This record gives sequence, structure tokens and C-alpha cells, in this order.
Amino acid sequence: MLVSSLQMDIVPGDPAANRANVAEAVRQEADSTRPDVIVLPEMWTTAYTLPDLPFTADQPGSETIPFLQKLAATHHIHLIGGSIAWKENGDIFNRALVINNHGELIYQYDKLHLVPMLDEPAYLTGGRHKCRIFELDGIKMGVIICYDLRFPELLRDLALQGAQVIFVVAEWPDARRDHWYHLQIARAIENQCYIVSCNRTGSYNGTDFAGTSMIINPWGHVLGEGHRYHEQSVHRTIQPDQVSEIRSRVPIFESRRPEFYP
Ligand SMILES: O=C(O)CCC(=O)C(=O)O
Repeated sequence: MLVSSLQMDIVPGDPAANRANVAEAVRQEADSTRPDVIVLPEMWTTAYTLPDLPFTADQPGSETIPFLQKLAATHHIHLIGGSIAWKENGDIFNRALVINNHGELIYQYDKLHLVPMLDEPAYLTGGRHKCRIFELDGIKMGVIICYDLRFPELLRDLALQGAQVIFVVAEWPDARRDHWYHLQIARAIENQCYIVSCNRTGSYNGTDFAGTSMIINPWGHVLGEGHRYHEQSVHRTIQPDQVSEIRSRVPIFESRRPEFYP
């Protein structure tokens, strides 16, 4: 399976401009690289314009989901559609979207862990549902959002559900780039699965973002790594058979003693 992560800058608070940019980036990537899966970053319609989200968030009937569905079907690619601000019944969630190459929305996930450093809890509601796996082309996958990466129990739960690939969509700041880099490798090693991430580039409101989107194999080798500052596509072929191969070589899932820890 060929996977492309499109790390990109985001126009603050302008969903229409960002949809136009995403449409063009996906078209170019589909035509040049011909990937099976394309991954977008976190909150790519609005960036972190939190006080404005009541006016700019998507809601039932809004444009972004049909836009992504059409994009996926037109180019016949699976889309890990990053995340968008989603307003429903007075709450705003940070919602990840997964759309298959027929244009069907097959999975959505609301970010469970809100970021105190960004004052997210003042503007967003944390997810109310467990993070679950989904399947694309018979491969078991999960998606988490940015700060979720700091919670090893969340990714372990996905691995225990059978995830062979975990996508991380993000707006991770450059000030903590070391954490971003090493936590992804650690999560790949400890869960013996692929990690594929898409982080934004550029700056907003005095914060520079870290780029460095990554594709890491279940042994913890970095197969692909994006530039720290520039927009680019990071694409590699992943081989989900490696997950079972490495899990049998170092059988940590058989050695677990869950009766002694939560
Ligand atoms: O955990 C971090 O350092 C960054 C998290 C973050 O920026 C986010 O979740 O959007």
C-alpha cells in the first residue's frame, strides 16, 4: 500500500481557501505519485483560530465532508482527511475523518485529549466515544490527533484491537519537535505497527509548526521524513505483513501481564 502524507501550511480561518489548496494538492499527488492513501493534517479547514470556530466550524449539511467524498471518489484514493472543527448541538469537536476510495465516510473520531497549553478545553469538547479501528483494503488501521500521541494507552488500545497502521494528524509546534519525533518512533516500536503522520508547516499567532511528517515501520525505522519548514509530500510503500513478522520475532503481546497494570 502506497501512502502519501501531505504536509502543508493552513490559511487561518478560511475553509474555502483551504479546500481549494487541498483539492489542488490532492490532484497533483494523485496524478504524480498515484498513492492508495492520502493523509491530511489536523484542523486543516481553519487552523487554531479557536475563538472563531463557532462561525467557521463545519456542521451537519456543511461543505467539507461532501468535498472530501468527491475528492476521494474522483481520484480513487482513500483519504485520511485530517481533522476539522465540527459543531453539533452547541459543542465543537476536533473530528478526524476517514473516507474510502468510493467516497464513503467510513469512520470518524473526535479528539479525546484536549490540549491545556492551547486552551483547547475552553473552546472544544473532548470526544465521547472510544477510538476504534477501521479497515482500508483489508488492513486494520487507527487514527489519532496530535496531543493524543502523548497517551501510550490510547495507541496500545488500538494495537490490541488489531491496528497494523496508526495515523497521526497534527498541528504540532516546533518548540516541542523533539517530543513529536521521538514519541512517534517509540509508539511504533512499542506497538510494533506502522506510524504515518501528517503535521502542518508554517506559523500562526506566533507559533511555528514542526512539519516533519513521518512514516515509521513496526521495527521503528524511519522510512520517510518531511522537511521541518516546507510543504511537501512524504510517501512510502508500507507492508502490513511486517507487523505480524515483527510481532512473532519479538512477541511482546504474548508476554504482557495486564493483571498487574491498568
Ligand atoms: O502535545 C504537544 O506538545 C502538542 C499538541 C498539539 O499541539 C495539539 O494537539 O494540537
